[in-house]
Amino acid sequence: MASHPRTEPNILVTGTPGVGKSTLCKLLADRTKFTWREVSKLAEEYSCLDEYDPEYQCPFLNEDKLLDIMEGQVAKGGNIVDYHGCEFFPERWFDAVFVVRTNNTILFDRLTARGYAGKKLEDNIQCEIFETLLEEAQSSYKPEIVTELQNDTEEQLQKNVENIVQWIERWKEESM
Ligand SMILES: Nc1ncnc2c1ncn2[C@@H]1O[C@H](COP(=O)(O)OP(=O)(O)O)[C@@H](O)[C@H]1O
Repeated sequence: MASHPRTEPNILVTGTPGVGKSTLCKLLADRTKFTWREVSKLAEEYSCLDEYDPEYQCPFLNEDKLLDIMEGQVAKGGNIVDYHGCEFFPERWFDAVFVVRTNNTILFDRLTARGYAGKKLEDNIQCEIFETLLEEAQSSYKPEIVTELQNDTEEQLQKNVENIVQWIERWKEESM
């Protein structure tokens, strides 16, 4: 860590849609003054979305274009990157990867409230049941930097924010 060019860490927050990534990232960004980078929004903003994928009911992401844009943004550290995928980012970008998890019943209710139905709803629930994002994170990054965060309740949310804030403090102390 001491040899790292960054003076602040970069954090990746990933997980199935609806697990609470945005909610967590917003609170974290307020607390830490780190920059919250919502990859879905960046992709829209910088026209990195290609034609619509009828099977997954969402547009294809032009990953190479997006990575080129984000490379400069994350270079100095102090970023919280938020996305429901993690394997296409360069491993070297992140000092910690947090995989947000939610109980299936709760996730079902949250996604239904968001208007998800049919195949899109089923696919996302299955994604959580099969721990797809956890496996993706564990196979894309060093296991010791990947942490699961259970996020069913408000209490857990506050605890998760606290744990990440403390992790950042430790990282800074260790890299001084
Ligand atoms: N810990 C939590 N307890 C209760 N509701 C939550 C919690 N975290 C998120 N939510 C709610 O779940 C929904 C999905 O959260 P969101 O942050 O948009 O998820 P994501 O960014 O992963 O798609 C929102 O309505 C949000 O208010």
